[in-house]
Amino acid sequence: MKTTVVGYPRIGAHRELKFAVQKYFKHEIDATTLDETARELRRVNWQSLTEAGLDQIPSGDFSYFDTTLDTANLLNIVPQRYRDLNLAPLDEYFAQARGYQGPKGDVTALSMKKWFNTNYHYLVPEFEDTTDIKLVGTKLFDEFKEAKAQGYQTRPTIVGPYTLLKLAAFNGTKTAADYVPELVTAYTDVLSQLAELGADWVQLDEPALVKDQSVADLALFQALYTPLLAAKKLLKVLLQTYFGDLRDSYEAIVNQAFDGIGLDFVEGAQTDKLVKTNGFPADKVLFAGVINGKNIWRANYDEKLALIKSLPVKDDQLILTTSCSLLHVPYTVANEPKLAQHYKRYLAFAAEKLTELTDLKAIATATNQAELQANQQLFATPRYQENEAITKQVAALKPSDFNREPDRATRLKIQADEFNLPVLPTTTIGSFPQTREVRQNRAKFKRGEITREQYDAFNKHEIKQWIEFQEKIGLDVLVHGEFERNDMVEYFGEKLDGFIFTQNAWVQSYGTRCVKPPIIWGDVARTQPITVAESVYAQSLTDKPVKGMLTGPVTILNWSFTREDLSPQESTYQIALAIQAEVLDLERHGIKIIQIDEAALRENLPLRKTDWYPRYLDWAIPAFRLVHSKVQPTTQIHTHMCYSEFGDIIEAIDAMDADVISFEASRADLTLLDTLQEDHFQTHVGPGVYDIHSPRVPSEEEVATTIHKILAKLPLDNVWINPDCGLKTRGTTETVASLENVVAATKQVRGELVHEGR
Ligand SMILES: Nc1nc2c(c(=O)[nH]1)N[C@@H](CNc1ccc(C(=O)N[C@@H](CCC(=O)N[C@@H](CCC(=O)N[C@@H](CCC(=O)O)C(=O)O)C(=O)O)C(=O)O)cc1)CN2
Ligand code: MET
Ligand SMILES: [Zn+2]
Repeated sequence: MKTTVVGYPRIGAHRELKFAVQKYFKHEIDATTLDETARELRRVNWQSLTEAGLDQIPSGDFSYFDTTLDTANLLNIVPQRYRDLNLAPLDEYFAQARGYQGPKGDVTALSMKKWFNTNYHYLVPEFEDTTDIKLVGTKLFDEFKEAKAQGYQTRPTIVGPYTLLKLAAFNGTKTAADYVPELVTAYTDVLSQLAELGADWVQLDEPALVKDQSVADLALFQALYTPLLAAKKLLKVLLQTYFGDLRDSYEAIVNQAFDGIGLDFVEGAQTDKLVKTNGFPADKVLFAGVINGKNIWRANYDEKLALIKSLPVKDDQLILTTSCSLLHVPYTVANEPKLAQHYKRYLAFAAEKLTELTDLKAIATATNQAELQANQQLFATPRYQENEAITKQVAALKPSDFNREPDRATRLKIQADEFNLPVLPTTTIGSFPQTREVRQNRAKFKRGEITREQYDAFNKHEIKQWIEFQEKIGLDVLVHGEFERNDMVEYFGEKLDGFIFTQNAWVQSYGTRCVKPPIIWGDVARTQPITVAESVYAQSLTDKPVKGMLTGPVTILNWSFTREDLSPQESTYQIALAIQAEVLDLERHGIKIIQIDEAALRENLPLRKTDWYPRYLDWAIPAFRLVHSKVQPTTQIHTHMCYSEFGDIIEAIDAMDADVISFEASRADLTLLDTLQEDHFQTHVGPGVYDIHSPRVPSEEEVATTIHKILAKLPLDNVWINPDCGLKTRGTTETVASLENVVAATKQVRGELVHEGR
């Protein structure tokens, strides 16, 4: 029996990579200095994994931005518009990730999407008709050699060809199948080169296999792997899957010439059954993903050992591993000195999961009984105390609690009179730049260097300035800017009962952006107002409506580390009741428009369609309805979702029964508009008119063109104009310029409409 992990976090235990890359973006350091930071982080990771006692360790899981982009670029999949910039390789790479606007040209970034059902985002590889797939990159080999020079024999990992094709966008006339021969050659070359360098294993990540597989999908998989595996020589190939099970493809996959197969025994509901009913080939290695790579709780050793012992494989055929890459959890509990031991003993971040793996191996091979006893004791002690008032309240919910009256059409008429907004009302999604000053103000307050009054006074000053700016440029519905929030989920957690917090438990969300998810420890309850003071203050400064700004229950749940003893539905309903109380409090305080963000609603959708309604939408949509069901008809409820790939659940989105929804459409090419049109989407809608994840400023003409595209598909009276997400990650200058262009473009289009008599 051996141990390994699918992948390890790369941002650094104190986000060293994030800070270095951001400095590079600001031209404060050069590529060489950035490379030194990266090398050091890789060295530390390999050393930690080796010292923890793992038998195999990965390489290639490091990335400056995203490993899917790395894999695409390794294989020469770089759209022509980035090549035309003639930038240095690292800058061409970042241009794809973030867009480029400068002396060499002006291009938007690649589309960015959620990595399966996680809060990590990948960059969508773009295949053009002229794309010439071949092995051109060296990153994978360089990192293997770098490790080797330090004495570490690693297992290089890249995204496999099937998942690469399934995630890609095809911009020309060719389809996925057209690229198969070139891809097979390119991956064959990767394997040959790794073999030459002395690698004994390569890991190809194929999480796309856990989604519903059609006959055509499986044919594509075989078309890629049959020739690839036939061509491989000395190197052993690990097919690594995660985030689910292989119920549609298990037979086909175990019959292929892989040397190892990585299966997820945590999230893969049927993995155990598949392995036991179909068996596992004696000539392959089973990489058994038994340790949860997504959550932060200690594993129950008795349960894990029972599973390990029941697997139908010989001891030398078994490698214990994580259910997915540890990218999705923070580095180490050791960096949480302020957290009480009472909580900490239940937590296992990435480093602690390494110990769990080696413990399990040691116990299974019957030496380390002390570790087993300590773990048994931990699980024998009761952990939680029930908040009975809350659990009773959830149990007493009745159908009318989920239903807002009157119906939306009636409400929207009442609201039109109430607000008297112009056609194409303009607004933003909530946050304004979290500048260095805003973050430092909070850091100083947290360190006790300034008082609560000083902290609040600074934020009030920010609110005031930004309200003045919004009035000046002529936005119609204003926001306070969210300066008091570290993060839209962590902030709510801090104000609610039932959560605990970490100081350093950062997880990468995309590129240099990280989150520090709060931990749901017990039953959730609202004990104090959360957002009322800031909203009321902002509203006092203007006659225009200021939108209240809340995070919705599904998003709070999904971007927190959740309990294992309570169903997601139950937890979400607890949170929904807390947010409902906040909605009603805002309403009582004169806030007439309230946005309830459900940014993560789509991300949590089960990967298999058969699970969508019974396992998720049947409670997630009601949870949102519960939050706003009790407001007055005159109160306008907005919601917001990012990266909205929700063409196929559009009815469920409409059934949330919000009055207005804003979402991202610009970076996904506005194709969603067709669906909205065809399905007669009733919710009024603000499809974002520009991409806020890039520092690039959209011109007035560009925004006007986008508005025209929207009006070609949607009824004029239903459309709102807004950026596609909050502006917290943007700088002040680009934010001001972009919003001025958005308002100017809207006024331009309104003028044309008057002219046409509409
Ligand atoms: N949870 C969550 N998931 C999400 C999103 C989101 O907003 N939240 N948005 C979507 C995109 N993902 C995103 C994820 C993170 C960020 C983001 O801006 N993160 C910030 C951190 C935000 C934060 O928690 N800030 C804290 C801590 C900031 C900090 O680093 N402070 C310094 C000190 C201050 C300084 O000198 O800068 C320190 O502690 O060392 C605060 O403001 O209090 C970052 O990576 O930089 C944006 C988008 C999808 N998923
Ligand atoms: C990730 S969705 C963000 C919504 C939030 N209201 C903001 O503007 O930042
Ligand atoms: Zn968003």
